[in-house]
Amino acid sequence: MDADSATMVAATLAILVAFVASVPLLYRLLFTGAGDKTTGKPLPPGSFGLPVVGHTLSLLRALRANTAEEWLRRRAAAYGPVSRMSLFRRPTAFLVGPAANKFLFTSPALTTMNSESFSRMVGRRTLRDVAGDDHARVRAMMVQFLKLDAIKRHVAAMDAEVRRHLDANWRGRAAVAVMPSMKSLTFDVMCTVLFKLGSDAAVREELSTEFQKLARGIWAVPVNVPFSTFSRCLAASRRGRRAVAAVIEERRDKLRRGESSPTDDVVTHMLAGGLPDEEITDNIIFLMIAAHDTTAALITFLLRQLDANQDAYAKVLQEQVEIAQSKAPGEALSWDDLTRMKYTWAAAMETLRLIPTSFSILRKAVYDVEHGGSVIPRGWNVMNAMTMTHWDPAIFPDPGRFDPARFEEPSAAAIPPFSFVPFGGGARFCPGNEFARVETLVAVHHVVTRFRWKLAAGCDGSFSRFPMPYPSQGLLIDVEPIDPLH
Ligand code: HEM
Repeated sequence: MDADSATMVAATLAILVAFVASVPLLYRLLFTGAGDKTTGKPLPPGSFGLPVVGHTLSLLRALRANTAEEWLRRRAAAYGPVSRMSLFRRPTAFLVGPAANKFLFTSPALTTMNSESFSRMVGRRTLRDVAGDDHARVRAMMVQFLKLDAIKRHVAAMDAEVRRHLDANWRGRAAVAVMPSMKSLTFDVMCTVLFKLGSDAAVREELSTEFQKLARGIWAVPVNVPFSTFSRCLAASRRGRRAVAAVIEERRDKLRRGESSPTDDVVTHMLAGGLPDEEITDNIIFLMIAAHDTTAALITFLLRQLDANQDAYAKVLQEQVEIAQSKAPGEALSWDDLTRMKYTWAAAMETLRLIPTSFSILRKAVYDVEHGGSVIPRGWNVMNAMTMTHWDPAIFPDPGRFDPARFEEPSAAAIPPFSFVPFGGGARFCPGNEFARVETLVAVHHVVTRFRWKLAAGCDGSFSRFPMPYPSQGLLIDVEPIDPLH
């Protein structure tokens, strides 16, 4: 090695050593200031963990192993109801308790935020990307089709979809994987009821295929290199968007020719409301994401809970059989029938308490804001975890026990506000909750009155989170048809 090269190597080494030595300092400067200088309030207690990775890998591992609740509980026990951590390379305030849920859902200092993968797969102009008047306007367009009056009109259509699905996919089979089956059912219901896509339409098939792939991409690492999961999902997203664009075009033509009305379906309604095509596409894909996996998980995990709690199953069965026996052969369920399914819905709520489909809600601070004696600086992410209140023994005694009676009156009325939040809260409270309720009740009615079923041998009912809960083997059950009661 000549002198110049030696000098170069020495200089490079020196820079490297200086950089490595300064990482902790840089990290502290960037992420761990003492707090707010004007109010004197400290930052939330805790640590940011390892540089760069922070707590991300540790939490992801816990989610996969279904120990994330325990992981978070340990943090809350160590640092209290407001603490800091670093997730996905962002400083994050982790909040616990009903007051924290209220703050997260209602504080004007917090705004919704999407991961880069979500934005690349779904779009950057969804309902989640808008706030204030824009949010209210687009949300109203969706609510038009999700509010109770509209849902009541959809009961018969949902009933027909559920019967068709069970006849085609359950009857004649000895075993069924519930989660994939329910995903396909909820996708079909959504296409029929919200988008008015005929069951034979090729576009429905195409959308379903591409949609499954793009939904996987939302949780993929956003590295767009050839053959990566992300790039494959991105290609599916592009194809899915083209399919939605074709639907928009077809609906626009119909509207121009006077062959349709804005009340027909969500796409036509958004077109008539003047939303640009790009924004309609983003919102249609977002609605598909919001509507279908969540409800599929609820129905699947409700069946899991019923299998494990035969007393509750017997009560659900009795309620549903009584309704079935009051109907004429082949007669569809009506809204009145659904209002009689009180115990079944209480069992569904108890399922959402134990296994909420959304693990946590994320927001971002748009300005410095105080909560629980700490200051959360502008730009930080803020997150809760639903199970921190859902599993709190002070709110739900013996929280691990499956007890639908908690959601029957008078107990239900005594649940403190912001303690049970599976559908969120505040201005972003899930507008699809009634839709999910009707879909779940109709599906459970036909499953329990048309099939004897139990978990298949070897299926233990365990599950992981990705972060949506997903049961092992898709919750494989043995099924045996029984004669329809109506
Ligand atoms: C069991 C089923 C469901 C659960 C547990 C659920 C849960 C949630 C939660 C927790 C939020 C709030 C997210 C946040 O605050 O960041 C939300 C928002 C939303 N949900 Fe649902 N959801 C379900 C079904 C549905 C269905 C069936 C639809 C539509 C048909 C739907 C449409 C939406 C929409 C559009 C939003 C965004 C609201 C906004 O930002 O204003 N959801 N959902």
